[in-house]
Amino acid sequence: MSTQIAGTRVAFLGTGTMSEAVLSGALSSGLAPSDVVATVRRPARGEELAERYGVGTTTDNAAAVRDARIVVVGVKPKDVAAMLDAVSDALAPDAVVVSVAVGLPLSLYARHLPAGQPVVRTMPNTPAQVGAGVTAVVPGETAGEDDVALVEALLAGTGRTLRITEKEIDAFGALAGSGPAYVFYVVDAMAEAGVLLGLTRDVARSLAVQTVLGAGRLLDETGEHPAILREKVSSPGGTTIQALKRLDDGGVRAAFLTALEAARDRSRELADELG
Ligand SMILES: NC(=O)C1=CN([C@@H]2O[C@H](COP(=O)(O)OP(=O)(O)OC[C@H]3O[C@@H](n4cnc5c(N)ncnc54)[C@H](O)[C@@H]3O)[C@@H](O)[C@H]2O)C=CC1
Ligand SMILES: O=C(O)[C@@H]1CCC=N1
Repeated sequence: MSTQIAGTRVAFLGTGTMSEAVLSGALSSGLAPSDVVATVRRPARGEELAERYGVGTTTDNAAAVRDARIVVVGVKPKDVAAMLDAVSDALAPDAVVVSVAVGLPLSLYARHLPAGQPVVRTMPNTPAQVGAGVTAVVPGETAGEDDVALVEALLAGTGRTLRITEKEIDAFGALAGSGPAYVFYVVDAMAEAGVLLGLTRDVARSLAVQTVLGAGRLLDETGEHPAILREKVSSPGGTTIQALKRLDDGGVRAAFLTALEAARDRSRELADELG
């Protein structure tokens, strides 16, 4: 039987955008709100999370980890080491520390945690909030198969998970971790173009959103290569090929290649600066 998350106590340390998305997805797959404590810097943010999800909240990170079997560290990369130092003495020896931070290697966690503390490095993305995310899972050397399965059970309601090696995670982050931002950028640009053509803002935005949603589902459900699906839309002598030519003239494909390289390189820089 697959590992279930129900009954597991989970602490989220620093509950901003990404941790809230993971929390929201996890609650939909059996994690009980009463088993969750989410830490915040501002009490008003705690009240917001308590009202929205029914979880416990606190500003005391060390107190939050005391009974936790899973501890998700959701602060910005520059704040991770200080957070680990603050909670390290309060962790149960079997608590699995889950990293979501871009760039930071497992070795940083090992340096700031008690010897043997299980750690799992992940790279989620924000569609986790609606159960449509994809998360990379890299088991640390100290994490047993039970620990990794438990983290995967936590992530089950957030979408898909994929075990990869630590060498691959910077590329994964550049594509899937940051990827939703590229799609939102394209949707915004398409909607603006619709306004240029005379549509109202509301109509233009809803057409752009529905088109991206539909195209994503078509890709997923048919399993067809995107180039084939693109060909099926661009009829010879038709309209779409005219638009695609302008995208090529504008260097959009090449820009994607250099954009992902830049995101990947920034993860490596963060590892050099902070790791
Ligand atoms: N936003 C995204 O799409 C993704 C983010 N990540 C990673 O997730 C992590 C968090 O990023 P975001 O959620 O975007 O940032 P965020 O700024 O929204 O969340 C960080 C939260 O931590 C809180 N915090 C900071 N210090 C704290 C402390 N001492 N005690 C309690 N709370 C504290 C902040 O108040 C904030 O709410 C980063 O390490 C990032 O690399 C990974 C994949 C995607
Ligand atoms: O931009 C960032 O640093 C984070 C990591 C991946 C997505 N957002």
